[in-house]
Order: sequence, then structure tokens, then C-alpha cells
Amino acid sequence: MSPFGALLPTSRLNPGLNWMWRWRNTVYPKFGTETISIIPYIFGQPTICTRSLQVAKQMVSPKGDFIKGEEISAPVIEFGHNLFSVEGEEWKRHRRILNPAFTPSTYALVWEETSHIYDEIITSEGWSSRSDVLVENVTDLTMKFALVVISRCGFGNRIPWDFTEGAASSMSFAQALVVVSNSNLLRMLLPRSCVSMQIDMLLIRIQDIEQAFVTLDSYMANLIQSKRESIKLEQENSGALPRQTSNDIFTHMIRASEGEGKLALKDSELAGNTFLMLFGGHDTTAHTLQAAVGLLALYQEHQEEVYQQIMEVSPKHVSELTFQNASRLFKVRAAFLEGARLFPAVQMMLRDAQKDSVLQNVGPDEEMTIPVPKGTRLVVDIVGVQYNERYHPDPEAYKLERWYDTSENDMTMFSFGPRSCIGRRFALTETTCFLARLLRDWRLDVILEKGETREQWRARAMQTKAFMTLRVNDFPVRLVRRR
Ligand code: HEM
Repeated sequence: MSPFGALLPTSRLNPGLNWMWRWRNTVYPKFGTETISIIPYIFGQPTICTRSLQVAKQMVSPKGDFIKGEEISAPVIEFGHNLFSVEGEEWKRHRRILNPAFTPSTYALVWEETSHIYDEIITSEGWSSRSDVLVENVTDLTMKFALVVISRCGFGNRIPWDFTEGAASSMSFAQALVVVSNSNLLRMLLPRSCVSMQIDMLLIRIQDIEQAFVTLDSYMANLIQSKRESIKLEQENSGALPRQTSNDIFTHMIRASEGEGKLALKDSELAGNTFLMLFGGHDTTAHTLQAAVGLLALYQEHQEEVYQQIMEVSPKHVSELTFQNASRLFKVRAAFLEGARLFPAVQMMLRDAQKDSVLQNVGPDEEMTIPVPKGTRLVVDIVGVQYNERYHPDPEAYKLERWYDTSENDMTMFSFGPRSCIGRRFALTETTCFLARLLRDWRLDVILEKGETREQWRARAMQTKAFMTLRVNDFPVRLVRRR
């Protein structure tokens, strides 16, 4: 469970990053408990992992015993400290600055933009006159979709669906973001001197990684500069600019970076939070949406049920699918949440014990406690929690009704308590709108191989790979026009 171990594949000798998903049904039953420890053979610190919510809540409590140590936040602080990486009073300051950017008016904007983006997809991809469309790689579609949404609603940057950028450089911003999110761990481990050498394939790849960081750095610097200019202009012309330029998350951050006192962001923190919002607001949502689309395409009867609800909400015209009507689309939201339960993009949450401490209620005997020496790594196994039959009976089964009557506190895929995901409603809004629009127009279906059953498709296509986030392997889907 070290950065080095995380780079190696999951095997009996090394848990790697994918063990939680691969061993989800075996590892805890094997030891007869919901909290286990991993002790390294050769070097490294011991790790305590749990799939019990009682124990998990103690691990992520902001009380102060367990924190995101340097190694844990390293992959997201390349550009500066941010809301994810800081602790205690610093965390409260970052959260107070960013909270006002996540309001109902932000979500109304997210809904409106998602709807526009869907219309742009239909025209730009040439789907408007087609009765049948093959989406060769769902990940490409959902990654681009989530990137365009966060650019428009997070950064007030209204890039069109068919954007082409980076013409002058050899790597586009979108590619750079993907390379950076996939390679942070590798970059942390490799000495920078490797970067100037081009000996073999591996080192050429390292050069790509470096270029991705440079591309992203310069993109973010441009973004910050042009936003500062547009805010200045907006102040001069007060109100003459469109709403998106003044109500997005980024504007809140820039204003804080120009302020003074308690609620001010330093320049490095502005860059750090910019990266965090781009990455956190994009990668997680895209991979969860991909899983949700695959599962809906697989389970036709559930898809039909969701479709019926969409038609009840918008019987006459698509314009009836409004933000105000979003709460009536609870089956659509459930399809996203069940995708996120079965394939949680954030598969684990890590903390380090900063002093000797104790974990309470460690099963199977509820009274049991275990000592946690200072320096121990703690892991909330979100896959384990979400496949725990105590919380989700028949955990491998795809059941949308699990989510019909739930509160936000039950959505463990977004964490729990004060440090839970600040972008939860943002993600739920964009994905509910996108799925509602897509399913209203198209019936989704998987592409089976000759003689393959639907369950065999699930076992083949819906395997995972883990980088900074957990994701399902690439797969195609077919869209068959309904109207
Ligand atoms: C399906 C989509 C998403 C999932 C599954 C997800 C999951 C999570 C989880 C589990 C955490 C807690 C991590 C920890 O404590 O170690 C978290 C934190 C965070 N997420 Fe998300 N997230 C999603 C979408 C978003 C979006 C759209 C944004 C921004 C627009 C975002 C921004 C953040 C930030 C800034 C934090 C740190 C919060 C803090 O420490 O106070 N996330 N997310």
C-alpha cells in the first residue's frame, strides 16, 4: 500500500491498487472480520483496512487523530495545496471559501449547460439523422462530456463540444489532464533526471508525462489570467457580461485570491484548487457515468423502468425535463448511484495516524477495539463498504430500488461527514440531466460476442483498472433511436 506497491499489478504478493475490487467477495470473509491489516513482507508501514461504516467514520472524522499525510496528498499538490490536501483550520478556511460556489444557482446552471451540451453532441457527432449509433468507446464520450461541463460551469469557459485546442502544441489540454491523472504516482517515484534522457520506451513515456504537466500548468496560468481580466472587465461594466462568467466556482476562487484576511487564497493555493476542481470534477464523474451507461445498456428491463419515469416527467416535450423537475427523476439518479456503488471511482480513502490511538467497535465482536500506533496507514475500503451485505443485501445484484428512498448521508461513494465530497450535487445534477436526455431519445444496448450471454458480457467487459481512480475497462454501446 505504498506508492511503489501501488504501481505494481495486484497479485498474491502485492495488493496493488486493484485488490479492493478484485478480492471484494473473498478477503474479509477469509479472515472473518470487517477490518483487516496488511503487513508488508519486506519494508513499508502496516495498513489497517475496513469495510465497516462504524470504523470508517472514525477514520475520516476531522477530529484530528487521522490525517491525510504528505504521501497521501502528494498526487494532488503538484500545483499547490488545496481543499483536499489540507487539514484542521486550513481545511476550514479552504472549505469556507469554496462552499459558497456550490449553491442551487450553480446546479441550475449545470443542468442548463448539460442540456445544451447534449444538443451539441447530437449535432456535432452527426446523430440527428441516425436511427442507430455505435458509440465505440463510452469512456471517450463521458470523459469529454465531464470535461466540457466542468469547463463551462466550474470555470466559466464555454468551450464548444467540438473544441479543438492545443493546435500549436503537440498535446491538447484534455490529453494533458488524462496523462496527469494517470501518471501522478509514477512521476512521484521517478527522479527528475530521467526526464531529459530518451533511452527506451519507458523514458519516452516519462517525457510525455512531463509535457502533460507543462501543458496543464500553462493552461491553468492562462485560465487564471483571462478570468482575472474578465472579472475586472465585469466590474467595470457591471453586469454586462453573461451569467456564466460571474457565478462559477472559479470566479469565487479568483475573488478569494484577490482578497485579504482570513478568507484569502494564496496564488499557489489558487493553482492547487484549480487543478483539484478540474481533476476532481472530471475524472470521477466521467468514469462513474461510463459504468452507469454500461449497466443500463446491459439490464434492459431496468432501463425501460427508468425510461417510463422520464416519459412521465416529460410526456409532451423534452423541455419539460427541467432542473425544477429533477427530483421527480429519482430512478435516473438511482441508475447513476447504483453504477457508483458497483464501481466507485474513489475506491478508497487514505489517512495516517498522527498519534497513538484506538479504533472502536471493530467487528465481529462490536465491543472490540484495536490499538493504532502512530504512523499506521488507514484505508476506508469504499468498494468493501458498498459490497458489504449488511448495508446492501445481495451486493453483486443490480438493483436501482436501493436508491429510491435514500438520503445524501447514505451515498458512501461521496464519503461521509464534514469532509465528504463538495461536488456531490454538481455530479448528481449533470449526470441525471445527461442520462435523462440520452435515455429519452435512445434505447441503449451492449454489443454481445457470438454466443455470449448478458451476464457473460458483464463478467468480460466490466472489469476494472485502478489508477488514481477506479475505472471500468473501455467498452462500446449501441444507441437505437426511440423517437
Ligand atoms: C461521481 C463523482 C464523484 C465522486 C465519486 C467523488 C468522490 C469523492 C470522495 C469519496 C471524496 C472524499 C475523499 C477523501 O476524503 O479522501 C471527495 C472529495 C472531494 N471532491 Fe468529489 N467526487 C465526485 C465528484 C466531484 C466533483 C464534480 C467535484 C468538483 C466539482 C469534486 C470535488 C471534490 C473536492 C474538492 C473534494 C475534497 C473535499 C474536502 O476534503 O473537503 N468531486 N470526492
